[in-house]
Amino acid sequence: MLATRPIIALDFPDRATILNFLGTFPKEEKLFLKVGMELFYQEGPSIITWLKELGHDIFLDLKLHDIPNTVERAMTGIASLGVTMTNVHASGGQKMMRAALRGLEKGTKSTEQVPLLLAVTQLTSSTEEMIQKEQLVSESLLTSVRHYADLAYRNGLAGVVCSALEAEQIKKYLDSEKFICVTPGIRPKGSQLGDQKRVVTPCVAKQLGATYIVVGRPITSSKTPYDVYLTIKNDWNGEKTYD
Ligand SMILES: O=C(O)c1cc(=O)[nH]c(=O)n1[C@@H]1O[C@H](COP(=O)(O)O)[C@@H](O)[C@H]1O
Repeated sequence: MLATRPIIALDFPDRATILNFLGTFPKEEKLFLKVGMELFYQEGPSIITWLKELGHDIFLDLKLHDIPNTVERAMTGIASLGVTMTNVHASGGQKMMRAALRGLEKGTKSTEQVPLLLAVTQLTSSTEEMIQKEQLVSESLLTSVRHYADLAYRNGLAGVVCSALEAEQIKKYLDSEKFICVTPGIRPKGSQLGDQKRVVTPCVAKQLGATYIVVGRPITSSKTPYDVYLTIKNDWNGEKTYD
């Protein structure tokens, strides 16, 4: 399975800004949108209903990380929103991951699909040095990411959020082509890194085995978001490169 649409990270504060942003796209263009903490905490669940009514698919990225009971109950509520995918932090542990799945199953209407559950491994804003010094991880970053992917896989999750730099290794390690690697930290050649550390271009992400790419600022900060979106989409689908 390989997604053709890049997921756009809608890191905006409110509905008005989104209306403006989406107004630069043709109405018929159905998008895969990521709603994260900034937007969800300010607009609440109704933002999901609204975006779905416009025909878009939603990745609700709230990165839950709490005790299993709390995560299970929160996921039951999330499932009732009818999103396509959502996530937890793998570092919350196996019991928490299983509780998250149970919550999603409980909250999904019988006529709908259970949202895909992903585990965030190591944030793409982290480096080898940071995880060693700040989290006291004694293994390499790749080993840590692979380990979290293995836990997610063994506990029935659909996939992970990781850098595309690790996608190939994860799939090899798990011996599973189906396991989903959703990869943020995507930067077209020449665009600003911001706080991202483990970055690749859309085209390289594909070569490395990413299943989905997530792109925010290169599109959302652009004066011509739709053009940038199409260029990234073409690069990801192998129709064009930046050279
Ligand atoms: O779970 C995520 O989506 C996520 C995980 C991660 O490791 N790194 C990461 O950047 N993200 C999200 O992906 C998006 C990347 O945005 P840009 O850096 O603007 O392209 C942001 O909304 C982040 O919250």
